[in-house]
Amino acid sequence: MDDSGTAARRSAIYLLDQVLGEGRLMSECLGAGALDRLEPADRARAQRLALDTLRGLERVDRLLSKHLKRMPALTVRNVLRLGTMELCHGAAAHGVVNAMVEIVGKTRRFGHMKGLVNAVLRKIATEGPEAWAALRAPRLPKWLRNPLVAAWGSPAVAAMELAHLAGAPLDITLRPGAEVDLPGARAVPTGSLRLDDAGQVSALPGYEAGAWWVQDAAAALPAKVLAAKPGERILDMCAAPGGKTLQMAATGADVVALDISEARLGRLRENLARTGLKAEVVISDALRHDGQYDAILLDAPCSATGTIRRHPDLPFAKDGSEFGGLIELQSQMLAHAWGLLKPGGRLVYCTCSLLPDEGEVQIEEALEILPGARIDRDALALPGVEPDWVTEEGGLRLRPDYWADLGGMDGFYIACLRKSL
Ligand SMILES: C[S@@+](CC[C@H](N)C(=O)[O-])C[C@H]1O[C@@H](n2cnc3c(N)ncnc32)[C@H](O)[C@@H]1O
Repeated sequence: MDDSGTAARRSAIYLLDQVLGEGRLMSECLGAGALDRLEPADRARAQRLALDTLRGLERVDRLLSKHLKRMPALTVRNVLRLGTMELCHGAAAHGVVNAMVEIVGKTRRFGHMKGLVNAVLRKIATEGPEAWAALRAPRLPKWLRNPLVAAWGSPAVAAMELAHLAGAPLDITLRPGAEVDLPGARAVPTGSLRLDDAGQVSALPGYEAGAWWVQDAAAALPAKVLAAKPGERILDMCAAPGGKTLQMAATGADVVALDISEARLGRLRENLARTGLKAEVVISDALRHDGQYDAILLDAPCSATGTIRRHPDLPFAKDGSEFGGLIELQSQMLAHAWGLLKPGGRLVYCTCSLLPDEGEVQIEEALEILPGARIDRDALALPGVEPDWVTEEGGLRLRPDYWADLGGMDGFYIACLRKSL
């Protein structure tokens, strides 16, 4: 690891350039190997720095705008943004200012901006965390804020924005029977283990041995709602990278893990190998898959708007133009999955979305059009699940502003449909 933090900071600035300049998701940049040449600890640090800057970007830009007459080029702006975020989170001024001046000084095009970076960050350093804390929580962009306000109301959306700013702890699901001592871990009401400030995940006890996997507490609920039993034939219809496959495989069920993405299934295979769990892996378009199953989990592709606490790049890299196509694909997948379900079987539908069109509305429509479909409310009666979370049509609505005192949860929608005999 580079103790000065220069390598991690430089990479964080590269990630900011990609997200804010090219509209790329951080996951795409990481998948393309953006941080591969860094040591694991620096990789974790670079990601954390970029994510924290994106979470607080509106605040950062407000502070910076007071000290800039003209906006400099994007890379210089991102050097200033990262420096501002670090200073406002209490990092030592001397170290941050020197590092940012050195980084900009070594760029090919912006070496002449060293003086500006030095002067602006010194001013920010004196204003410090006090000015930061007085600013409002960054707002979501209008393309997302407007539909969310229409669905949940302004106070709820403001609470979600606070949750987005706070970020997310690390949640893990323990493999049944595994024993591991994770210092600082606490159980949340639904049973997931939660760690604040976890650092580099692969360095935590039990990771190499496959004693657990990373999975937000909300994301751990769909497989619990499905409650797979040993010997049941189960289809995980959009499975990769496999958190829910692992949960269901751990019950002794016979799980088929299907996904269209070979690269993402590579991660699923690694997760199976690390945990020693078994599933049949199938690369296919779900809409072309055939077979008959006792139960199906459909974790459909969606806007992922419930995961902004952990993926604050999403509002900057997307614009909502893909919503319509996703909603159409979800209803096609629901209809196709229904045909693969044995009479008496159950289908758990879920999305990590905050938009009712990808959750509540899909299930209302499915109950009208899928032959022999009824909602199973009893399947939602799980430890830690609050009755208030159950929706009118009988699904479960989870929001990032829930469990505010415990560190929040991802936004999710989950419903269990039963097919008549
Ligand atoms: C929400 S993610 C699944 C997350 C996964 N269930 C888990 O818990 O780790 C949605 C997945 O749907 C997959 N997908 C998208 N379109 C698909 C299709 N037509 N057929 C099968 N999988 C598809 C994507 O590759 C992606 O892995």
